[in-house]
Amino acid sequence: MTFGIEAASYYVPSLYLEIKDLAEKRGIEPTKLEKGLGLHKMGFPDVHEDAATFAAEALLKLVKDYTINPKDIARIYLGTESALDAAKPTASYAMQMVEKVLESEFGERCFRNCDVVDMTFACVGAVDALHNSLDFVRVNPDKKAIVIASDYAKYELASSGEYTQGGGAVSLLISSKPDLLEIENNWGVATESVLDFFKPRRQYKKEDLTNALETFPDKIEIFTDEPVFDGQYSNQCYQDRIREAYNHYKEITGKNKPYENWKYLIFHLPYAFHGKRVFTEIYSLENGLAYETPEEQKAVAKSENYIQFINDTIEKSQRASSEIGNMYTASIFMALLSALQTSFNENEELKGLEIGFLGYGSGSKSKVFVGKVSENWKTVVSKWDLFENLKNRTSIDFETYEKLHRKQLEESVNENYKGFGLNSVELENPVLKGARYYHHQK
Ligand SMILES: CC(=O)CC(=O)SCCNC(=O)CCNC(=O)[C@H](O)C(C)(C)COP(=O)(O)OP(=O)(O)OC[C@H]1O[C@@H](n2cnc3c(N)ncnc32)[C@H](O)[C@@H]1OP(=O)(O)O
Repeated sequence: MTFGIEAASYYVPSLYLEIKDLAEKRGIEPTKLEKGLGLHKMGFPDVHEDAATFAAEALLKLVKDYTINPKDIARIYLGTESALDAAKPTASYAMQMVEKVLESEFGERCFRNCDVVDMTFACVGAVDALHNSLDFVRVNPDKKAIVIASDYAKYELASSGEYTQGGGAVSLLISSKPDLLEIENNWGVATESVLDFFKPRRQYKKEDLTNALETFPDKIEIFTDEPVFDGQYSNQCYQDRIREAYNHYKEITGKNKPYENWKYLIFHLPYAFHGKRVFTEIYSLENGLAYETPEEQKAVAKSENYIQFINDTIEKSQRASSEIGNMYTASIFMALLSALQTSFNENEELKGLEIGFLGYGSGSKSKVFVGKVSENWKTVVSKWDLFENLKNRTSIDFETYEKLHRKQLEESVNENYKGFGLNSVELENPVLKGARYYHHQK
């Protein structure tokens, strides 16, 4: 029996900012962002969008596109680091939104008997949800699970993380009928508690809060979604963990140079070029190349062999990231969609080929695992139109971007949007303070 991904869908925020506009306003060389990091557009949520609406959109699309009966879904596990509440799972908001839309077809509360939960470990949380859900269907092969990765990557204005913002969601149907990708049950894992990037529940000096409350008197959710981070240190932690997890994968499988069998290398992409920048270390170790000094590292990155290797195995997975930005938990899955969509568009046959995954979550953990492309993969991919859909987003100017970022807009930019939207947040009633209310517009 085989297990893995039967179907997949996604949702990206309806707005985007051109990276060159951000570069110009911040006095950054645009070529650094475009040619150095691979950034072109940055997906940005409208006023009514958040991690719950992203998740609900991706879940509803999965159910509709693959005619899933919601009553057949035994669990929905949501990986996120943008939770909207410290107790009530974001997955419960998403589930409820979708239940309401499906009510006419499937009756009230179609997910009544579904096990719904959030999983959090920075950007690797949805890989954990996938790992867990695969274990679940392996034990219960007649059951199906849905994994959703949903996040909003937000950094402080004018910080070094600002150009690596983004957001969106990917949903995956996990079962014993893996029409897209069969996933092998070998998991290379590496964990170390570090402080490279985190979102503490912060304490503020009184005067800071006074300023904030003057500017945003009726907002209760300011300051909660921006991380504390050390960019270069986080890069190093990422590189260390994926090396350790890759070595663990080799150890448990006894495979020699496994990456050489991988048609695609799919990374967690905090920005488009990250995977290709960090893999130089594993590549050098596997091929006996010198990798001690910065000069040696540059020489590997610029070598003809490495560039050819990147073009063959990583470049296609970067394309969606260049257009969307960081999707935190969803980035690794969007990288997969990007590669498969490109192969599909180019009429390439992938059946039976191996794909290697290198996930990372700050804080920190990496998981390395492998999937094999299934015979029916093209039928699954035919529903996506990923790059076409990315063209349907609305471009915003820099001023609008800053206002959205500061939560200074009351009305949505796309006033007549279709789909799920945050309607209101309860601010008065003491027993409902902070409750979020959503609606769906046809
Ligand atoms: C947050 C997560 O999602 C979890 C993780 O993965 S942690 C790892 C990633 N960390 C983050 O994303 C944290 C938030 N982001 C950041 O802190 C920063 O944006 C960052 C660390 C990702 C990048 O930092 P930076 O200082 O802006 O860029 P830097 O690392 O110097 O790289 C710039 C690249 O552009 C190149 N470059 C610079 N100027 C250039 C120009 N004019 N033309 C072409 N290339 C140029 C540089 O040579 C360099 O590329 P190479 O090293 O490959 O040669």
